[in-house]
Amino acid sequence: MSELTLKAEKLDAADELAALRDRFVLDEGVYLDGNSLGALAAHVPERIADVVRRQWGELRIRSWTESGWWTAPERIGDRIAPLVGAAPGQIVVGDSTSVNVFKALVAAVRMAREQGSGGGDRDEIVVDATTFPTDGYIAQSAARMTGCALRPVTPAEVPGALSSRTAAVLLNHVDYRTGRLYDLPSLTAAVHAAGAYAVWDLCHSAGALPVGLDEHGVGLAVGCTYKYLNGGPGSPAFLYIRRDLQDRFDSPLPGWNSHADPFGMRSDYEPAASAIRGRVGTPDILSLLALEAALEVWDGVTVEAVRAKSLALTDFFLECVAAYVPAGRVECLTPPAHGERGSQVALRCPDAGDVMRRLIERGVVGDFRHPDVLRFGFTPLYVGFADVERAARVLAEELLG
Ligand SMILES: Cc1ncc(COP(=O)(O)O)c(C=O)c1O
Ligand SMILES: Nc1c(O)cccc1C(=O)C[C@H](N)C(=O)O
Repeated sequence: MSELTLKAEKLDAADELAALRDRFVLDEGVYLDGNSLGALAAHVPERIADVVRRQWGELRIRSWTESGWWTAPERIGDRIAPLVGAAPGQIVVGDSTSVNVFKALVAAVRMAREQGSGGGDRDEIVVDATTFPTDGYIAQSAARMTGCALRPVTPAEVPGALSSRTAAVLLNHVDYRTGRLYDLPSLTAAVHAAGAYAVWDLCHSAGALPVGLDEHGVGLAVGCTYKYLNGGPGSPAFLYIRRDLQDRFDSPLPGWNSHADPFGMRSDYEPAASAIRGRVGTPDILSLLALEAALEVWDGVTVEAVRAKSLALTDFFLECVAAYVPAGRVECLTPPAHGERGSQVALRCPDAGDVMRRLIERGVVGDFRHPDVLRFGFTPLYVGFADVERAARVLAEELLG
C-alpha cells in the first residue's frame, strides 16, 4: 500500500461525515461532478412517488393547501436559509438561476435609482467578465431594458470600476471554471459604499461553504439547487432578498404568485409584503418537493463541517496530483490559499477533452470545460479521501498514457 493510500484510509476513518455517503445512490466509481449535478439521495424516489401517487393522484387540487404545495417556495427557502447564513423569511425557491438573476438585477437597478439624491443618474451595470455565460447574457438584456451601460470587468477590477453611476454589480461567489472563491464581504461592502447593489450568484458556493448572507449585509443573491444541494436535474433556484429591502424589491416579473392577494384575482397589482414578491407563477411542485426531500440529508449537518472536509479533500487531491503527475503536465488554476478556494480543483492541460473522456470511461467522473480545463468537484457529503487518491492516480495514468 502506498503512503498516500494509507493516508487516505486514515483520513476516511477520522471523517465525521463519512457515513452520509450511504444516504446517496452511488456506484463504485468516483463522482467528482457534484458541482454540475449533485447525486440522488436514496430516499427521494419514494418521496416523489408519494407526491405523484397520493398528493397528485388522490388529493388532486386539495394538495395546494393540504399538502402544502402553495407555500413550498418559501418553506423550502427557509430550509436553505441556514446553509447560506440567512434568517428565515428572506428566500423563495422557484424558477431557474437565469430567471432569478434577471429579477434580482433589474430590481437592483430600480432600487439604486429610486434611493436618495442622484439615484436617477445611475446608468451602469458592472458584471463579472469571467462569469458563467448565462449571467453575462442576462446582464446584457437587463442593461438594455433599464437603459444602462454594461461594464464587464474582472472581479479584482470591481472596486476600481465603481462610481456614482453604478447601479448594480453582478458577481459570482466562486468562479465556475477555476474554482476561485471571491471575497464576498469586502466586495459587498465596496459596492454598497458606492451606493449600488450587489447581486451574488451562489451557484458554486451554496451547500459547499459558509456564505454568511445576513452577516455580510448582502442585499440580493441567487443560486441553484442541483449542485451541492442535490435537488435533482433542473431543480428550482433560490432568490434571497434581504428583509429590509423586501418592500423596495420591484420585480420585473410580477406574476400572480407574487401578489399580496393572489386569489383575489384583481386586475391591479399589489406586491406581497415579503420575499414572496420574488415569486412569479405556479411553482414547479414535483421538482420543488424533490428538492425539499433531498435537503433532509442536511439534518444535523453544518455547512462549516462540510467546508472543513471540502478543504481537506481539495488539499489532499492537490497533494496526490503533485505526487503522481509529472511536474509541468498540468497547470493548477485553483488558488492554493484556502480563503480563495471553492470546492473544486481545475487543472489545465492542452488535451483536457480527451483526458476527461478517458477518465470517465474508467469511472472517474469530472467535467471538461472549454477549451482546456479538467474540473473536479468535491462534494463532502458523499466523496471520501480514498476516492480522491484513486481519482488522482487514474488521472496520472491517463496523463502519462
Ligand atoms: C454560476 C452559474 N450561474 C448560473 C448557472 C445556470 O443557471 P440555470 O440554472 O438557469 O441554468 C450555472 C450553471 O449551470 C452556474 O454555474
Ligand atoms: N445546469 C447544467 C445543465 O442543465 C446541463 C449540464 C451542465 C449544467 C451545469 O450546471 C453546468 C455548471 N453550472 C457549470 O458550472 O459548468
